[in-house]
Amino acid sequence: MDIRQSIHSEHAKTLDTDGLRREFLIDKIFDADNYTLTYSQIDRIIIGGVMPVQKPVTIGHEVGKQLGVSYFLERRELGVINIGGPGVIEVDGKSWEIGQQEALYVGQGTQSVIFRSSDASRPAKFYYNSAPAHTHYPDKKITLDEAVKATLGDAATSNRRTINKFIVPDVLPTCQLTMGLTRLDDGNLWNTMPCHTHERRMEVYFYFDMADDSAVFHMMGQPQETRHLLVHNEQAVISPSWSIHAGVGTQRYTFIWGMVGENQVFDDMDHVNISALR
Ligand SMILES: O=C(O)C(=O)C[C@H](O)C(=O)CO
Ligand SMILES: [Zn+2]
Repeated sequence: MDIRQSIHSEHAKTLDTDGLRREFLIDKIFDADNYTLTYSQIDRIIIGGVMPVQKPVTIGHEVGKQLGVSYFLERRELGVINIGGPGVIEVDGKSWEIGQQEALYVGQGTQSVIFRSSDASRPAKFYYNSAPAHTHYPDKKITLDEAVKATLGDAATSNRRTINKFIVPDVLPTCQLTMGLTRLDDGNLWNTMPCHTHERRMEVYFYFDMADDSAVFHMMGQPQETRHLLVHNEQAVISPSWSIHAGVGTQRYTFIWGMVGENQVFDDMDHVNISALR
């Protein structure tokens, strides 16, 4: 388990490139026939990927032990979005077929979650976020069609994109987790600009669908103390409440955002004028 401590903005602004990457970047989300797990002490979100190829993979009881409980989801909820080939997630004996860009919500109290790929030559890649949860809400599969859509931006400002809100209150109830997938239109490079912070939630961005020779310059930091992280394909960035989160790619890309914290109001953002950024 990779544990990341909470971090004060006054400390973060003193860090060099390596220090920023150590605190905020998750550089490997997928590992064949295994799962990855990063535990952030910020709102206690867990971030990771599950990539079954030749065999099923489960986030097993050893993780429960590390969390001080009997099993992983004893006091947690789970959101999963598949960015790979078709797969199956077996939740306490019930099988859910989850195709590319489909999501599954798994409620608190679930004892067994087993991930499988349907075709080893095109393995599923299950990206997940998990958050502390106080009650069980029903498991639910969400297709891309069922996600709530918002198309924003303009080709003239290179930020035409569609936000697909998969795990949000308009689609299903959860304790605190929200997740979605934002796809940039061809030729568009900027996400989330003008940018925002949200004092009442933290967020994680997971970038994928990127060419090998491309990168995203992910903008972070307080609005008047910005820094950047160079992010490559299938890497994620932890964004504390005090940090902006936005990015510009050398080519188009897609990303998954996930949030936990005080509320689930998507628009509860503290917007920052571009002219105020430093
Ligand atoms: O492109 C965007 O704009 C986003 O996807 C914004 C994220 O959803 C976000 O930061 C929500 O707080
Ligand atoms: Zn945000």
